[in-house]
Amino acid sequence: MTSQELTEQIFKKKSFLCVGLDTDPDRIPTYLLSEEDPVFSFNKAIIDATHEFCVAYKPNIAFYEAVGIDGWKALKKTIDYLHTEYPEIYTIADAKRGDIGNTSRMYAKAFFNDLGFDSVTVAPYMGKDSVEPFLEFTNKHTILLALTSNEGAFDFQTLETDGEELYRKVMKTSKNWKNAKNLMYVVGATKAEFLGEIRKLIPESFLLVPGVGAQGGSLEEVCKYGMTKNVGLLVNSSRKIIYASDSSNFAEIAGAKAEALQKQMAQELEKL
Ligand SMILES: O=C(O)c1cc(=O)[nH]c(=O)n1[C@@H]1O[C@H](COP(=O)(O)O)[C@@H](O)[C@H]1O
Repeated sequence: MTSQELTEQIFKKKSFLCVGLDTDPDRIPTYLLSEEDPVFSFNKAIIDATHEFCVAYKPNIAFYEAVGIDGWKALKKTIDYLHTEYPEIYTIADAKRGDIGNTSRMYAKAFFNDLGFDSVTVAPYMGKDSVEPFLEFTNKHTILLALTSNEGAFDFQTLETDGEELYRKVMKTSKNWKNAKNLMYVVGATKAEFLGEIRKLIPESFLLVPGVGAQGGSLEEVCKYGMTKNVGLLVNSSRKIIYASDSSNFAEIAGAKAEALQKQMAQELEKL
């Protein structure tokens, strides 16, 4: 999906919500555990209940890898289900990959070709030749970690080198890489106060903003400092939506949580 198509979906649905599918078998309602594929059954129910309120889903690959082959099967079924039933939905593989070029190319193939995701999260630490193989894919996005939502973001990302913070250098330098138009960036919702300055560096780029909900980030602040005239934001919430309830109506409650966020987003979009 192109950025333009994603933006059209955002205006159509009045939502820039991404629902995080961080599906932990230990946290899903116990009655689902007797199903053939509990993780897929959970995801399917969450997707059916939330899809009208969001524009994207972001399975975090760790949750699938953690349960081995069954996890990969559930992930594949989930992405196939999205492609078949809701092809207008944007998909993010939250894998945080990046390696020497020859290896990155394989990661890119896995997530873009084999699984057919629209985008993948990538760590910039190994530099240009570790990221460019991802950027070669047409109509696919590489979402580069810039300023993450966790406390450890201050360990390295905000350290100054040559008078400039590292995360700013990542954004500035990556703009000159081949096919840089395929880049998006991660900025945590807990770091909303940085967004004003970040927008001066990357005025147009889409930002994936996780950290609203369980990590305490404010949607209002994110919009105030980070929204562009084309929106330019995908705001993710995972646990606060998908684990809002563990009873038999968990999906309905997740739908209500997603709808509440969508309503707030619609209000923010009206300000444009
Ligand atoms: O790349 C990410 O999505 C990500 C980056 C970041 O800075 N912080 C962050 O929380 N995430 C991911 O976003 C999701 C947040 O989940 P919740 O805190 O449950 O909403 C998890 O899958 C995290 O791995």
